[in-house]
Amino acid sequence: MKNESVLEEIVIDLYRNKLFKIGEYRLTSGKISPYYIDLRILPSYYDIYSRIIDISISKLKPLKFDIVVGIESAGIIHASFIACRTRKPVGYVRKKPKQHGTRRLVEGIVTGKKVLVVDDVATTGGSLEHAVNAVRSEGGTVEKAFVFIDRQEGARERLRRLGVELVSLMNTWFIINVLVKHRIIDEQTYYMIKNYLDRETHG
Ligand SMILES: O=P(O)(O)OC[C@H]1O[C@H](OP(=O)(O)OP(=O)(O)O)[C@H](O)[C@@H]1O
Ligand SMILES: O=C(O)c1cc(=O)[nH]c(=O)[nH]1
Repeated sequence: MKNESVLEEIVIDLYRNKLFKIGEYRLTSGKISPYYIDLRILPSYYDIYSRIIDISISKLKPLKFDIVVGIESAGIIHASFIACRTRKPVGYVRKKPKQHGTRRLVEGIVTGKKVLVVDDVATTGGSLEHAVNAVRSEGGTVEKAFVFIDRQEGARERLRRLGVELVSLMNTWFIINVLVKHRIIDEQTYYMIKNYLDRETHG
């Protein structure tokens, strides 16, 4: 099966299992969104998760990196699976430095290493930028970041300005087109999300 049809099936499964939710949600940036992608519970659906990890591994194959670094919290588990499958070490970046003990922001040895930063979803790219800066301040190099889903709300451009390429499996545009094509969402829902996307992408 071609990657595109594997991804289409994954999108349908994400929707059917309520990992892609329609409704009003507040995002980490404070924005209100008409949909939400909840990939924190994705590893509980091992059948879907294993297909996502398989396709991610094939997408990441050409990339060169020494260590996979996840972003607290959703990114940590995905970074761990990717690291295990690519036989690389793994670490993570905290949202804030630990307030006691080591007071670290970055957990894992990144100094002098080529780091692949991993998260589940990119929206504004604020979380990715925080991780890239944290890794760089410890002497690591970051050229690529990987997410399963790019919500197309500025992350790609924000990372480009930092000299980092955002690699993703799919984006919101792909998702809503698959869902409307298979008549899983109606046209009203499609246009509600499309209008939000147009505003957030170009506005
Ligand atoms: O591109 P951004 O605008 O930064 O948004 C994306 C971030 O938001 C979510 O994390 P959240 O802040 O909800 O934290 P969590 O993973 O700990 O639940 C998601 O897992 C990304 O890390
Ligand atoms: O921007 C966010 O906070 C965000 C959006 C989304 O769809 N899913 C998620 O986990 N976080």
